[in-house]
Amino acid sequence: MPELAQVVVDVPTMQTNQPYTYQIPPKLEKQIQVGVRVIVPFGKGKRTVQGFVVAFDKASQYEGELKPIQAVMDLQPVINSELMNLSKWLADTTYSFWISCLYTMLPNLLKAKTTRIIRIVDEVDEHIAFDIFHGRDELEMAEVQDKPAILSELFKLQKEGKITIEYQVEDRAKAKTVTGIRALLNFEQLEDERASLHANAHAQNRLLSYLQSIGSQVVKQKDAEHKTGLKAATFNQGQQKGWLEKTPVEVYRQPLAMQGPPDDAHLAAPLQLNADQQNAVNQINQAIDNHDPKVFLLQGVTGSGKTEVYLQSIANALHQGKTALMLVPEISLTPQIVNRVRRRFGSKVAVLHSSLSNGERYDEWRRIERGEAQVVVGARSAIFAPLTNLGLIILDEEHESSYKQDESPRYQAREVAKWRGKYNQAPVVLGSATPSLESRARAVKNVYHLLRLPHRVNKQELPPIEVVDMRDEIKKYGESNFSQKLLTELNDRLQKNEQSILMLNRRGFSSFMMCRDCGNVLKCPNCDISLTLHMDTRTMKCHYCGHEEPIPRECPNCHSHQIRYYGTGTEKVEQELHQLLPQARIIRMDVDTTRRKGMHAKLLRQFGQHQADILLGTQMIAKGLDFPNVTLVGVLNADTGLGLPDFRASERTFDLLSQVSGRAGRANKQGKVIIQTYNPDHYAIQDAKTHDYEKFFDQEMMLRRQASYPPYYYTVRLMASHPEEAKAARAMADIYGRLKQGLLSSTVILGPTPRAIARMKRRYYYQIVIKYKKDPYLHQLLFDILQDTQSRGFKDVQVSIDPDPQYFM
Ligand SMILES: Nc1ncnc2c1ncn2[C@@H]1O[C@H](COP(=O)(O)OP(=O)(O)OP(=O)(O)O)[C@@H](O)[C@H]1O
Ligand SMILES: [Zn+2]
Ligand SMILES: [Zn+2]
Repeated sequence: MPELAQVVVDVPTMQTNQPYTYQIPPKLEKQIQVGVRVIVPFGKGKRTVQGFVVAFDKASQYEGELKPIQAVMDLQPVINSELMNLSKWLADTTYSFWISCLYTMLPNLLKAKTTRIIRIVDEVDEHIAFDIFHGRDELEMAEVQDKPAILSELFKLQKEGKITIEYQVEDRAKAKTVTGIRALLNFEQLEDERASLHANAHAQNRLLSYLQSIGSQVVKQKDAEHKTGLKAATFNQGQQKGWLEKTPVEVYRQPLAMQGPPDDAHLAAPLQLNADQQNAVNQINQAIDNHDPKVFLLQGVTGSGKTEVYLQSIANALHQGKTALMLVPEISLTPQIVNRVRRRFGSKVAVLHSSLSNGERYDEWRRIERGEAQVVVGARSAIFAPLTNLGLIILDEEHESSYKQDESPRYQAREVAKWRGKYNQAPVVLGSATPSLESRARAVKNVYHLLRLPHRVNKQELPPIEVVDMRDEIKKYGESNFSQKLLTELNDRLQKNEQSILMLNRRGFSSFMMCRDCGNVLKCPNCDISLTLHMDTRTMKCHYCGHEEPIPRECPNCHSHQIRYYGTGTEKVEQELHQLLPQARIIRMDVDTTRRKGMHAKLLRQFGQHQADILLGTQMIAKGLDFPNVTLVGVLNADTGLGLPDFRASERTFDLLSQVSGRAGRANKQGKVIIQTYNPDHYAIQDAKTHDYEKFFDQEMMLRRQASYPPYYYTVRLMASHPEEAKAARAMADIYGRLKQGLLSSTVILGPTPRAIARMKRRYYYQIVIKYKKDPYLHQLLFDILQDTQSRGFKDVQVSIDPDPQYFM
């Protein structure tokens, strides 16, 4: 029996990255496991904190009195052994607190200090029902968490599946249960009831037969209505007559993206693969079968059938008795892709993404953890899904910068995927039409294994792209968002009853709320910058201090209701389009029109059903959409992102143009693309025009080499802040001195410079960017610096470190 436990406590300082040792009191011996959360005393006085048990230890190694663990929060581990290992690696490679990494892996409900409810879900002994649950069917964990005798009974019951633990959320009652029915009479008694019915009471007759057929089961009333074709009123009559009772039935909340036919009876069959797809699937399957943690780079042009390759590889992993994880970037992709995965794998699929409510997320997490779901589709943080026995990990659109988390822990999901691949001896597939330079460069060096799908499934050429110089247009025709060429083509599609997609590129523009009456812009109370609208959480967030507030309904300044979202300009473009093409039916898709939950999917569905001729939107329409009737794509302003002070600006522009162009001509009709720009000669635009990834790659690699940027060099960014500018600058100067002295001379140190937005949350920021190829001193030195800045000498200075930053603003 272990006598001591190592606990990582919820006190985020670098020192607490070392676990603390606590005594395991004999009464908690059976409950303490690695990966459970516990309450422990910490520091002076009566203060207690939450922590995770990360290891066991022997008492003999320690002298003196150790404090005992006070209570245990979970009956079984919430962090399994793989994720425990991963959390340690994550803390180390992202320079973050171990405790933050552990919390990052859990669904929100397990992070917050929510109420835990233990609920009886099966028959239990009378003694338990009365002595522990006092005749109720639920119990708060807090009432018993320091009562070891009861805990150990509960522990047994949980193993037997007789109780569950739930986390109380506000919408629990509303969302968690539906009305169920159960027969109150046995077969014969129901038969007797039938005898006393009027001959014409057909509905009640049918209800009786149905009740006879379900025996003692509890059935959801909705299902019963569906099965019998009877109305709710008939069930109410049955209830009044004492034939049945109504009782709540627990259901998993169905994530929005999963709604639709939930049964496994009508799954879609795999498609017949073409030769390139077959080759890719074969190689991936071989790696799955051989437990080979290879990394594949699946480079396939838009519409080449990458998704089908993913699906058939997932099928193989499942066939081998393994599980599979598929990441897609952010919500914009999910409706179509999630549906495709679900149609193939049905109820085996769990979905994790940011627009789920906390309750839905927790339900999905629990299905995964219990092994009820074997395929997980999700956005970035789904990389921590508690799947065991992983056989395959896929990252679709691997080049997307949203795979990097831009707050602590600053992890890159691609790297986490590779770690889990190695741990599970499972291959990782990185898919893209426009791989990141980093990934493609690794494929060139055979670190990754390159698989290619060079042709579209429909055997059509990629759509021809025409670049329109907007400088000429404006000279000739005056100010407009639409060139003559684009208008002609749009008109032509209207005649032919075909559809078009128009994208307004808003890269580099922030999105803010402004009052139309008084001009008031919603600003952060702490920083000199406007709040940004976040659709996933439906809040206004400050990007710099994390301040968050609900989207306002009225202007806080003048109380006008004319408060509008600005930033995309799509509304104005839509108005102009209405004037130019009055007969066209337009669906506008931007943060404004997709604000309500479910609208995103709904608008796409409408467009798919040809309820509109033109889909006008921001970047959110560039990726993943697969509409056969779309034959024209227009980009209204290709170059807004090119001017940003960021070495990845060209790469992002090229990616975006390639992605959006790929939406045209995906089925049997020829597509066409028009790109409007003020920089027609820029290589990112020229190479996108000729669909020439290779040429772009070569050119961009050359520039990166000249400037010593990734993939030739790695980068790390350090940021220091202080309420007084001079102190932030001073701290950065000190750090600069230590870096200069401690690092190799081949390592480049840029800065210190004030950050582009120099004051945030009433603090001034300075940054340093380090570029290096290989520097054996760097890792330890950065940790030392972090550690030291938390000591007295650096009073009030906050330092953070961002490995491989995606943005440099
Ligand atoms: N082997 C096949 N036979 C017939 N149709 C296929 C085949 N593979 C894929 N398709 C169809 O071709 C279309 C394009 O495929 P898919 O969406 O998988 O391409 P993709 O490479 O993922 O595209 P993108 O990167 O542009 O999103 C889809 O409608 C898909 O159902
Ligand atoms: Zn702020
Ligand atoms: Zn106002």
